[in-house]
Amino acid sequence: MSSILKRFATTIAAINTSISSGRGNWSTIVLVSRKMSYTAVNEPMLDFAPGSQERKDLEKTLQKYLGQTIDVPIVIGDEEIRTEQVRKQVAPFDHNWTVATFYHATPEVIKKAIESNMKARSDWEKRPLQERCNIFLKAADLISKKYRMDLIATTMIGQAKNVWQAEIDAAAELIDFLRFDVMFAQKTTAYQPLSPSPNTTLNTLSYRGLEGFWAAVCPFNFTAIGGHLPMAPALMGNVALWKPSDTAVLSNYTVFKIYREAGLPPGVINFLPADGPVFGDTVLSSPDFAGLNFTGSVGTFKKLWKQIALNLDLYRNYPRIIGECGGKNFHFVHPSADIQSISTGSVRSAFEYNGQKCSALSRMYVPQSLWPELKSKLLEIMKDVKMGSPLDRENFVTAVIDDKAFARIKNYIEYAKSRSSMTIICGGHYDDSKGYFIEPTIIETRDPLDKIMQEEIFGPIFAVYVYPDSKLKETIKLAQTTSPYALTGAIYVQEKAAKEELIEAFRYSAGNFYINDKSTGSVVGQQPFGGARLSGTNDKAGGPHYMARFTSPLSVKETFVPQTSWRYPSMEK
Ligand SMILES: NC(=O)c1ccc[n+]([C@@H]2O[C@H](COP(=O)([O-])OP(=O)(O)OC[C@H]3O[C@@H](n4cnc5c(N)ncnc54)[C@H](O)[C@@H]3O)[C@@H](O)[C@H]2O)c1
Ligand SMILES: N[C@@H](CCC=O)C(=O)O
Repeated sequence: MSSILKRFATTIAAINTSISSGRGNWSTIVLVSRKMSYTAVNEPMLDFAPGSQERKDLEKTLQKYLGQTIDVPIVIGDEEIRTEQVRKQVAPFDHNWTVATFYHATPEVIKKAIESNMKARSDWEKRPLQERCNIFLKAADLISKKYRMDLIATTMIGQAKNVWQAEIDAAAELIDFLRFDVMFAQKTTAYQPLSPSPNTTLNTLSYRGLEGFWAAVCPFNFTAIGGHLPMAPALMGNVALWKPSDTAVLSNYTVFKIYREAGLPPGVINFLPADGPVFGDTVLSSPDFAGLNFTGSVGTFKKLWKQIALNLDLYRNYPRIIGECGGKNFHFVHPSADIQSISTGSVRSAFEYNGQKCSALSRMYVPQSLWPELKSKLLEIMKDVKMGSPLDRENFVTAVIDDKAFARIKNYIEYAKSRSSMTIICGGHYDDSKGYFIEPTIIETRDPLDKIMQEEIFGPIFAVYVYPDSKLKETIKLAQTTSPYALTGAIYVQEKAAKEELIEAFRYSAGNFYINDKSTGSVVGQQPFGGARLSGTNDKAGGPHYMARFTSPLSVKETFVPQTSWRYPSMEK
């Protein structure tokens, strides 16, 4: 064997040794990732039909939590911490019931969590990707079987989701995020550059985690998003601080414990309930801050982005910023549309989980020719829509998340009542004596530019603008330009030519676009989710490009042949 080939063989042998030892250097990670090929499929949904085993299991699990208050600590490494800043998470449908007490981290505690992250980083980052994948695949299995009912129950009582919505979110979507992220992490790291003459030169890409920690700042409305925001960076070899929303602490803590049981080492993700601005100010002033994985409102995201910009000179790296925010999602109805689909799709989109999905229908454009029939269909459906506790299977609508949301949504209803340009055709009542209940409300507005057509309400309200059929083109333009958001949108249309025209017209009005289907209900792996314009950075969580945001690749060229001349061939005589 020539000396060059010997050297190449020695390199490969060294790599293989480190693979079999389960630990590795950058080359190990490169080669192991090439070997992996996990294929994710969507988690089947349980339907909780009367008499089903899952219904019995859930009833039993709910009994464990009913009337109870769970104590949720801050967790840094292996240490549980309880500060003097005690907070409560109440059941939104019964605010006398404190479902969890938890503790806000002080700036000192947050700094300690960053130190713990940074200690855990080096070991975690060097572990083979397969090892990290196995931990999160195990977590998916634990959620699918052993802890499914606990996650559904804590999401039902803490965030007021009915069983169907809790199953979609806390079980199916979270499991899908875990499994699809694993598949996409493997695909992302499978790419290796060309080595046209491998006997003389080997080119490799090593997929490193970022040199610092990620801040995962989570919303209340999806347990799956809470679990996903810190997990995705961790899977790619990063460490993260998990800041749950105050109104989703119980379910998020349940997920955190599952990750630890699945084998996540201490300190890789630290669980850190905290006051938003205290958390933001502390983490964004650390030189080790490397990335923000945020989902929440535009106001919070803009504030954080500006703060990062102001602190830029502090940081070791340019921080990565991912933010998925709100929407003012539309259904645009063409005169050729199928009325039955629009009415069922609109009720579901606007009112499932009380309009507290970022994708919820919030404004609808309907031609005059269809409105009388559509309106009567909508009102007919609404007669059957029940509101109440999520623990009662009959209820489609439950309570909104907290007193602040209740006050904000109520103000929109009062505003609509006060405008001569608006008519409330359904709902319009509210009551917070026991829980934060807002009746599902449909408003007809004659002013298409009113704030009710522009601002995110994030509650069970949608507004309808009825346009003259002769003004179709003008109304399309209006719908495109009325709101600064571009999250989800749907067109309802049967005519082929009109469909093409509408698709083209709304090309930049949504990140998730639906044709003859409602604006909610994206499924991981089927409709990668995220919005443009003010709705976010559109990194498509759960999609094939997301994992690339969490790696800082190292490109390595190794040459096995001694270089003997500094001259270019063109210089030779
Ligand atoms: N596009 C998406 O994928 C998506 C998904 C879910 C929710 N959302 C959006 O999220 C919003 C609802 O969630 P929310 O009410 O929890 O949002 P929010 O902006 O009020 O809070 C989000 C998180 O930010 C934290 N926070 C607030 N101020 C902070 C600060 N100064 N520094 C650091 N953290 C801070 C909060 O405590 C919370 O954990 C809606 O606008 C909804 O459309 C978007
Ligand atoms: N994935 C969800 C939206 C998540 C935001 O709240 C949907 O498509 O309805």
